[in-house]
Amino acid sequence: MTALTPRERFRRAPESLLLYAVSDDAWLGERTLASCCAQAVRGGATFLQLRAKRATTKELISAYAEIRDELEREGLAGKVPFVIDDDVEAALAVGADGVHVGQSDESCASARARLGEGAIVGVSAQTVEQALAAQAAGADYLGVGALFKTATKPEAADVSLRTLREICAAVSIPVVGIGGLNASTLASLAHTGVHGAAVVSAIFAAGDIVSATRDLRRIMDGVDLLV
Ligand SMILES: Cc1ncc(COP(=O)(O)OP(=O)(O)O)c(N)n1
Ligand SMILES: Cc1ncsc1CCOP(=O)(O)O
Repeated sequence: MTALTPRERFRRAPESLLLYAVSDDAWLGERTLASCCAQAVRGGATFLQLRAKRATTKELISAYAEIRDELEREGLAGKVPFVIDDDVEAALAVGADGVHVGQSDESCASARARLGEGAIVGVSAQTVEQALAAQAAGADYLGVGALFKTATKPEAADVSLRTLREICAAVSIPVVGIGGLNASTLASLAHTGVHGAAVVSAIFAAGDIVSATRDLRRIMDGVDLLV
């Protein structure tokens, strides 16, 4: 029997978007990015993305390998999908589960062509038109935001909860909200149609990442996502 590809696994379990941890090395202190990512998964994150805006492709390749090794050491390997932000080259080099691309990055169609049918390709969308185009180009899921102002990406365009609802209604692929999502704002995702929340600072800026992620996961387990 052949093993399922990351994309096939994801299609069978889109609920893996429930609490999507988007990593950031801005708040490491004495910690390593690999240990922070492992703590997020231990705390209940259901999806992981390596996002390091200042890193070169070579650095991303090393970081991905280090995180994968740490997950393995902690018995967490393969527990959640693990994709790379923006850099298709790095994703190809390490055999990542997939990639997440924004509107000004390599196109979804190109990422799909280079990574193949077995990889997960996520795309950022801020409008219904972008969402429909990404779906048509073969995206597996959409990241929609910024829903709330955030210091993590102050320049991110605002996306209203109303537009989020319209996007969820317009596409058949799953959607995660992103931007300013934390313990105080997660409840706003109720009844929008999203499959989950993508979170950077509320996980990676926390002093105790396991505990912060556990709290967010408990909240997400209780949010009624049905429309
Ligand atoms: C899940 C998810 N959604 C949206 C984004 C934003 O991606 P992008 O538009 O490429 O912006 P940067 O992350 O590169 O600043 C994301 N990374 N993940
Ligand atoms: C990458 C990205 N894209 C839109 S908002 C955002 C940052 C979200 O970070 P945070 O969860 O800390 O608000």
